[in-house]
Amino acid sequence: LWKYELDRPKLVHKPQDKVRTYTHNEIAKNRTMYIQAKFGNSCYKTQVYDTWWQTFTLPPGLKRSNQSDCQKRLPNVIIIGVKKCASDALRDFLIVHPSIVYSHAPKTYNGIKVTGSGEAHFLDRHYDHGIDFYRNLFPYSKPGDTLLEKTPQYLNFPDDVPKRIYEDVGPHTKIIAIVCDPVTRAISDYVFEKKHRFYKYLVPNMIYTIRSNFSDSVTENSRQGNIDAGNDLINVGIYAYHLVRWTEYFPLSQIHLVDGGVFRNDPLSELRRLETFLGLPVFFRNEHFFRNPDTNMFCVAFPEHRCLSKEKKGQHHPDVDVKTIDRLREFYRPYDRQLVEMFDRIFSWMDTDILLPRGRH
Ligand SMILES: Nc1ncnc2c1ncn2[C@@H]1O[C@H](COP(=O)(O)OS(=O)(=O)O)[C@@H](OP(=O)(O)O)[C@H]1O
Repeated sequence: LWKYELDRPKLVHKPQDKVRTYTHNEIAKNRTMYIQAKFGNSCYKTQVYDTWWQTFTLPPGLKRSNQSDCQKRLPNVIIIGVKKCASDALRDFLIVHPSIVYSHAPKTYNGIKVTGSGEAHFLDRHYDHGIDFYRNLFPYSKPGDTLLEKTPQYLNFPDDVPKRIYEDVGPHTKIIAIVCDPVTRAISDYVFEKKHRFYKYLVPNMIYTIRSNFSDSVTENSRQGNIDAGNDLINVGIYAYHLVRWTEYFPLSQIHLVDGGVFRNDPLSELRRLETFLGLPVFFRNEHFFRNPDTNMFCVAFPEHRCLSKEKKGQHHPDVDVKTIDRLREFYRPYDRQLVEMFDRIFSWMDTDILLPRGRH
């Protein structure tokens, strides 16, 4: 199953100069040591990090330290998706790593409403404001810092986000997408859009058809009840189709897929892969996470307990009729197979015989 690890060319693991790896025991003994590891060499004064959120992020407006080489920079790692595949949890877990610099994008910048979610949305919604606008959304950082951005809508829209990243952010930008079962993802997206957003305001760059039940929403506009690939509930999950565009600009070795199904049950294994991909010192340990008994989902345990909002994660999914589920599985199968071929990895929601011709299984 983990053919991916055996066959892919090994990525060069080059830990950054001067970054010390702290063991869990060292950190557990002394929370201050963790703060020191994460922020001691940063562009901000460390003593202000006294709440859990400030411990991981650098809110704009914090007092800067006197460190040299601190500048506003563009990110060098971008999580481009996938919406409803645990992209928030992935970000929240990743930013605990001492080598990662992250900040929620401000709600407004220069009088312009940036985002309500902390996601920068520069490359899809705010591109016309220019690259300096984007740069200013990030905290000060130093050369060699791993500066992270996450906007899950980049994966699929608009078409030229990969080109924009390549040309404006840099050709060496590392790209991460967390992918998950596209059928469950579609249901999750349906529940979310119906409840939180769709009827309240129209979101630019998204084409959703939301009807009173899921099955009608994903089939209504097509003849004979076919799956409506034009509906973003479906379209977002056609991962291979979207990622092909990204490979026109970035080699596969620069694009890393996190398996959302594995991440859900064993976040450590996916985070270890990410450490390797990003060339970071090994940091994450099982003790950094715990399973929330209320939601059965993993949360951050270190240095303080932190779970994502129960209201938006772990939503109740409606029962969907078997016929629709079967149709959706049939619809996604060729794209899933293409994903396996591209990334040489069978993902957790797929049948292990996905590459066999139909009829031989
Ligand atoms: N550890 C952990 N914490 C929180 N959420 C988790 C986690 N693992 C998986 N999931 C599933 O992720 C779904 C939300 O995905 P996203 O965070 O990408 O949603 S969003 O696009 O930012 O709205 C959300 O989907 P729903 O179950 O439909 O709410 C979660 O089930």
